[in-house]
Amino acid sequence: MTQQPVIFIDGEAGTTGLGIRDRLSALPVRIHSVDPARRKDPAARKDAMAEADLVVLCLPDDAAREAVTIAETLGQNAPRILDASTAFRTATGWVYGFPELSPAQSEAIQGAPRVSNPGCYPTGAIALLRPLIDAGIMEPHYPVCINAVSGYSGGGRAMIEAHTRDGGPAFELYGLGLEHKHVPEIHLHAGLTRRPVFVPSVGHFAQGMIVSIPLHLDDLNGGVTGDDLHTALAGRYAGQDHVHVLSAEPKLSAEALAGRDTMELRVHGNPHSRQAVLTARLDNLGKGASGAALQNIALMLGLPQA
Ligand SMILES: NC(=O)C1=CN([C@@H]2O[C@H](COP(=O)(O)OP(=O)(O)OC[C@H]3O[C@@H](n4cnc5c(N)ncnc54)[C@H](OP(=O)(O)O)[C@@H]3O)[C@@H](O)[C@H]2O)C=CC1
Ligand SMILES: CC(=O)N[C@@H](CCC(=O)OP(=O)(O)O)C(=O)O
Repeated sequence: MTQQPVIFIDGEAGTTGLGIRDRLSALPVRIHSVDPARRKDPAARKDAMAEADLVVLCLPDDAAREAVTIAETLGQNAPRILDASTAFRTATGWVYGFPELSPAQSEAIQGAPRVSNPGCYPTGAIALLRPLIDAGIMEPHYPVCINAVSGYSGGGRAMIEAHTRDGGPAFELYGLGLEHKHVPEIHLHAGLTRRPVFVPSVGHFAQGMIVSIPLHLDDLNGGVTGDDLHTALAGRYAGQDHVHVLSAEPKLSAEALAGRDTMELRVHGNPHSRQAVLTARLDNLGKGASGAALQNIALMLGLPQA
């Protein structure tokens, strides 16, 4: 009997860690855990890393950086790492864990020692923008503006507690300093040369997300229509299990994919005004976090996709 690969989830008790743990029950792997009382103890975490083939970091950014430093002390025995935080998503030496990013990305993830799991908002924005830039339909310096709304679970344990215990605001814009931590990641991996404007918001619902990008069709190349944009996206994601390009809808609810690991992309075009809105709908905890992590874990360990 072949041995099952061993996974250590650093941050197993958090929102993303629990989501990954649940999903791993469908895969032939062994999970190595630390004593909960020592879960923040660097020595206990180092011992757990030494036992693991793959370490999945589900930690705040600083703790993720510290975890990588701990793993490095294992030298040649250092495990492979999948990081769910923002810390390494634009770092050199890390492969961006978005298998649908380009035709070569799955293979790059399979062999990589270090993979960064994409951010929830960037997953939607990059999925919409990158194919249009790669196809020459959108110039890389297009002045992109991205609006997005997330469920409160996107803010982790602290925001979940604030919304469930005290009742949070029904709807709130944030990141209005235009320095949200996801901007560099979208800028780089979408292939943009101009920094996008990103306006996130959070609503009083637990899970779900919509990322929307308004466009002036006359500012794109080739006199394109909304149907052309749909065709470009549909062609790029044909045959993908986790990304689906669907027809336009008159309205979209952000919660519709809660509990699912797929993402829906749409082009809502108006041929008279020559305008369009691109939308990506996903679960911030699914394709936006733990579901994407599962895709990457399966690729890195050569396991069947759950
Ligand atoms: N929630 C989401 O939608 C998404 C989150 N992510 C990312 O995943 C990471 C985790 O986020 P999330 O699960 O939401 O956050 P949570 O706050 O829910 O969980 C973080 C966990 O890490 C633990 N932790 C903190 N510091 C340390 C440490 N030094 N050593 C060991 N454990 C530690 C926390 O323990 P304690 O609570 O006791 O401090 C907690 O259990 C973040 O980087 C986040 O950006 C990524 C995509 C989406
Ligand atoms: C609603 C909310 O607060 N969302 C978080 C993003 C979710 C998250 O933690 O982002 P990652 O995908 O990079 O880990 C935020 O804006 O900081």
